Amino acid sequence: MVSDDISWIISRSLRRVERSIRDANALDKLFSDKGIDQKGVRNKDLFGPHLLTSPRAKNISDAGMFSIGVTKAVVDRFNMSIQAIKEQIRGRPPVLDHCPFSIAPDCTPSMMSRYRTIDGSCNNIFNGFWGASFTPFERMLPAVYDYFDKPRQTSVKGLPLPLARTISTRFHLPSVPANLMRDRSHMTMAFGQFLSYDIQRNALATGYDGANIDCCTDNVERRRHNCFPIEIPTDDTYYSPFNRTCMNFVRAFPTPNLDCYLGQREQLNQNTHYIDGSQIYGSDQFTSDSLRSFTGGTLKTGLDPDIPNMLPKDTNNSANCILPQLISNVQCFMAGDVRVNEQPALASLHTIFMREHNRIATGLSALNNSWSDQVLFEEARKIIGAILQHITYNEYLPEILGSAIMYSYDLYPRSYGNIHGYQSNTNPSIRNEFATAAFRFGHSMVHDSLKYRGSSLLFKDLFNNPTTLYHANGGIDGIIKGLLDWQSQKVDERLSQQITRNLFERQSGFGADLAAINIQRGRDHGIPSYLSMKAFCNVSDNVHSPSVWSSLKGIYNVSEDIELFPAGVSEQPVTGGKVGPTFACIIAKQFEALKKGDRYYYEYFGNQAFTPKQLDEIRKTTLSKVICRNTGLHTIPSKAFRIDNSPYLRCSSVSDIDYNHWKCGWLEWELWRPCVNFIRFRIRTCSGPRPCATHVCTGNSFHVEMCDSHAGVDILRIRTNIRIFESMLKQEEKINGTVDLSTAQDLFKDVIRQ
Ligand code: HEM
Ligand SMILES: [Ca+2]
Repeated sequence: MVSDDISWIISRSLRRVERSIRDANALDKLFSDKGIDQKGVRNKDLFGPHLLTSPRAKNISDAGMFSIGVTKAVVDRFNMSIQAIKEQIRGRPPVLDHCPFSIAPDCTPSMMSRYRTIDGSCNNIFNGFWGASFTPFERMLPAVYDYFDKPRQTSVKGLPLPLARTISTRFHLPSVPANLMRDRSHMTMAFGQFLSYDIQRNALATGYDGANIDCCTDNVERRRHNCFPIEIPTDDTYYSPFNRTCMNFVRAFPTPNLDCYLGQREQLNQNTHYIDGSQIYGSDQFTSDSLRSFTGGTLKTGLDPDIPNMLPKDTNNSANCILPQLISNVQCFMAGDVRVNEQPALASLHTIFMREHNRIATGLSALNNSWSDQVLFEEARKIIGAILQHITYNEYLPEILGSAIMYSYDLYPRSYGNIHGYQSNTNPSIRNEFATAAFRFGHSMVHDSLKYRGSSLLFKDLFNNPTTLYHANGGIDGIIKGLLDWQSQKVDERLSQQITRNLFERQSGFGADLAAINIQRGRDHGIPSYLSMKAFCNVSDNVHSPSVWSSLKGIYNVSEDIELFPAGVSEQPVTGGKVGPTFACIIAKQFEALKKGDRYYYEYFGNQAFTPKQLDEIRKTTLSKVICRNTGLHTIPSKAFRIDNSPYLRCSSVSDIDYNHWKCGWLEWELWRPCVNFIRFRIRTCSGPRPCATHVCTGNSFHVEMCDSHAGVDILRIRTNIRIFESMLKQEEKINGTVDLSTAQDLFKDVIRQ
């Protein structure tokens, strides 16, 4: 009987995994002692900001190893599916003593809270871990690894898959000017990356004490368990002259499932999965606190008087940026996501949203001087989260998916009022197929260079290099203007050589290839094949041009082996959108889950809700307006993602958010409504009491007067001053004059109906 043997199998495999973790750690230490693995960047090969993995992920990865080890032992022994075994042993305590997810967060305080937690926990009251930082990616389909959790390297026919670098050189040809997207700005690329770093940050394996693992050392032991180097063929026309046969690549740390029980190898998202501005504020309390000034609800800014209002500086250069030796004040920046310095367009968007936060906090404090730093910070953060969601669902996604898909997944925001729609049984978490393939479509939109103050700067000179942003006359403005003035590359199989040869390059010939990395990452994560995902999405045949499909077939030989990133990115786009139908389906499903599964989605009713008037203000926001409000630019396109025919926006005419709708207590009276049936009235609304400190008011208040109307002109007949509180005439506060209340109410009802 399975359950009789199982305890023994489990305890034996736990001991075995313990031993292998000890051995692996010892090996990591040895490599670090020998100086092979080093903290910080070296001049060769790929050591970009994606490798700045948090130490917390390392601890979770040990639990991941236990979960995988036990599962493997049990499945091997009983030759049953994981699900069948789970059913046999239901009710037993979890395998892992040190499961990172065994103690569910206490969600009682969050039930009534207006604000998201910093780490995303308790957004879902019943599943407090859903969408929280440091939890696993979900999947659309089960993972497909080689033997158990080994990266997929074998064709369905048993032969080795083509090398990732070979697929890159043969299929992901260099993008050329003729491939430019006619109608989408380079800002579409930049915002896509900014959004993507809000919702996902994979945890790439690190070595001893956080050192970068070098999987390309000549040492015979180079294939450590987290190494999965990208082999460079000897006939590689670009890399071979530099004698390179290996591109560094480490696997993502494993994590157990949320139930910490038996399961496949899963990967960890270090950021909150929700669209909540975590790239600005951080995904854990420590990071968030380190970014705040703790006065007036604002975030810290750099202290350089020559270039004010920049992000705070990373004075220790913990992100290993390239800093000019001679100019001492040029440093990289700190933000809620460590990848902020990857390239200046990303850092510029970070800066603009940090400024927008500080502007909003200041605007709110001017109106509510009793609000503490904490309330101001949280209210401003709540508004920024809403603005990011509004730009995403209202402006960005329609440009990528087209309107038919937006409608069919109910992704468009409404134009007024709050909506119902939260589904507590929807898991919002980022799906592995989305993070590892579909949303990387943006890599194909990357141009060779950024346009900057009249010149073009190649990306290879911009990676991890903040110098352009330190321009006294607006480095940020220069980069942003360039993004608005220039097109993106088309979403297709072609990628810029700046990222397929020169990614994070510090020495000629020693850059990395992002197309190969995407493919290799898909294998590392066990991403199902393209045809499986296409079938999952019910996509019909012929979504590639014949030449593209035959090129894929020629490279892979077996259609079932064709992988999701190359085949997905090269599909012909859906009507009105920029990605093909399989990626569109994966992206739409993900953003549907991020909307339905986010209790704090900005349009929803509930304890956390914005008032309809506040929502009006948020819905007026566009990316262009945010840019206008936070740069020195004068005239920019009104649609930041469009490059053709977008009318221009004069920044001086862009109004600020009307903070009156965030004022505690009664808002201003609205205008008198016309006189009807000898009655006229006006309304004011209470914007409190939350987050106001005291209970100042509730609902609406009506002010009713008797009136007469002659030739369309309203004249006052009797001043009555009837004020009726608590929505719709339930209770009367004060009556002056001669009208008795029941008569007024009767008449007033008629007025309301008109
Ligand atoms: C110059 C621009 C960009 C550079 C240099 C860049 C670079 C990278 C690198 C090095 C990785 C890690 C790859 C790995 O090890 O698996 C990555 C991941 C990713 N990139 Fe980009 N990228 C850029 C633009 C974009 C854009 C425009 C998008 C989307 C519209 C995007 C979406 C993603 C996503 C979704 C991931 C996976 C993130 C994760 O799970 O941690 N990137 N990118
Ligand atoms: Ca987030």
